[in-house]
Amino acid sequence: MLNRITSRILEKDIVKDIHNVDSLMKTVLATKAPHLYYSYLQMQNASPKTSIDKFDKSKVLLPSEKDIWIFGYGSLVWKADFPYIAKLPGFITGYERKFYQNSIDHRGVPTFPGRVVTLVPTKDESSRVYGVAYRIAESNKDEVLKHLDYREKNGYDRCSLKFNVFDVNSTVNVIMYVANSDNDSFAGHISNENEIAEQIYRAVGPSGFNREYVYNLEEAMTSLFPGVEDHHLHNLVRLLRNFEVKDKEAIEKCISHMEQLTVDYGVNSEVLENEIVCLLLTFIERNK
Ligand SMILES: N[C@@H](CCC(=O)N[C@@H](CS)C(=O)NCC(=O)O)C(=O)O
Repeated sequence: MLNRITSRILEKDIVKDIHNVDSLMKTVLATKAPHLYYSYLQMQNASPKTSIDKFDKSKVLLPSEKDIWIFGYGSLVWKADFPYIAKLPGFITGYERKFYQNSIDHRGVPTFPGRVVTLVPTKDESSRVYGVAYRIAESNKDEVLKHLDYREKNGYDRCSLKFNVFDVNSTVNVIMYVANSDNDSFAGHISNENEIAEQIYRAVGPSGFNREYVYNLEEAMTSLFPGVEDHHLHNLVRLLRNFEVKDKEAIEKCISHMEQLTVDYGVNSEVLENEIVCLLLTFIERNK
């Protein structure tokens, strides 16, 4: 039965090399509806996880007064793929963290950008953006800045400001990367969180699924700063989780319908084959 289904789907040149319903679902969703593919993997507790903190901690780096500090408030909080001497939690003031930057090279592609964070200036003196400051050894400074200039190449510029170390009365001058509102990928004109969540939910890019970026940031911020509320971040996570609940229900219906059809119509039935092919393709169309 499955071979005949596969040949029908193959006619639509969607999938190759199918062995069972699970691989049929994975391959069809991964090629035609990646956001559903991520939800399907989550249902199997197999969702892809970016390995974070890729930095090799075996190298001992000695501090010097010519070291620099880099402030991370987005992916730099949970994905430090560069050598550093120290990592201090803390905050900066005068800005708000917002998912207002389109990502075409990490969490999206030019034809379907994802959303990542940047900082927008605010006059609210009480406003704080929590994150981490990394101490970079002078001997690694040029290499790390070159690496980050490339990583943040889509619209981010370096700037310097004061970082307040958490829980102690001390500050350090940091360099940070901010995507200002005049860059081509700035998307702050679309600030509705439902629209931003929709975009994130469907986006995937060379660095992985866009929603994984949001989940990793929330997980890192919650563990570093328990009790600190970032309404914008937490609301987006809530909206994304709601989308997943709806999709998981639809995927479960799709699978049980396919299994029921196998029971109702046996294995040699043109009806079953047509039904499954149509069901999968309609399901994908409806959930694009
Ligand atoms: N400058 C921000 C980083 C903003 C950001 O997340 N940049 C993206 C580039 S679009 C990134 O590095 N993404 C890596 C990833 O998505 O894994 C920070 O200090 O954390």
